Amino acid sequence: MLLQVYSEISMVGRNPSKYEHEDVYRMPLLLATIYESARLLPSGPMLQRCSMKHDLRFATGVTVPAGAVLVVPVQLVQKDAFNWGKDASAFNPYRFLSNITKESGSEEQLDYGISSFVLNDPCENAAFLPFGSGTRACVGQKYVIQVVATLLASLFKKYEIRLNTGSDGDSEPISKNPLVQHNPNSQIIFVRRDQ
Ligand code: HEM
Repeated sequence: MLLQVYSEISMVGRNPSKYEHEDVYRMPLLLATIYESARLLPSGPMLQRCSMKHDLRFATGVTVPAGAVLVVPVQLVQKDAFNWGKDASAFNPYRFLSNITKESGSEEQLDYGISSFVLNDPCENAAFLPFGSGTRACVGQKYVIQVVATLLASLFKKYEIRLNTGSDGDSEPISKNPLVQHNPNSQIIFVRRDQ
């Protein structure tokens, strides 16, 4: 996956956009990788909603009384096979991508062989909630995705990223609570490409 992302970054770098900050939008693999990371490891483990004045009556017949706090366990919802399929727990950025064909691809994509993928809107799946949803969703989400993608693209251009084999990082999850559990991280190392 890393190699494919690097090759996408290099190809876009060879044919830069007029406005450099727009380059990341031509890197669907990189963006899909970021979305997939946010799906498996959302920074906020839960969302909350509360109707202060009125009871909420759902079509299913369930009524939530005014003042009750509804908690959405984001980490669980984003790993639920019902919403994401059998590979829900696997790291698979391709779930956010569609293949383009000669008929559907833009001239630029096909001419430069920039990528044979297009990024689907991750919010097409209502169970994608790293930035929340609805009228109170995160106002900074587009900005953050662009910043993270730009940062990663600049790093990948200069550095190769490797797993530090033998390092399992912290061996214990940071919490025993299944709602906020993060798996142990391995250490990564950056190796300059020109060395
Ligand atoms: C990785 C970075 C970030 C993550 C994961 C994140 C995630 C979230 C989440 C989960 C919510 C609650 C949404 C909901 O309840 O439906 C939220 C709300 C919000 N975020 Fe972010 N956020 C990030 C960065 C930012 C940045 C950079 C800004 C500002 C530039 C920002 C501004 C806001 C604001 C103003 C709200 C409240 C929106 C409202 O209540 O109407 N966030 N964010």
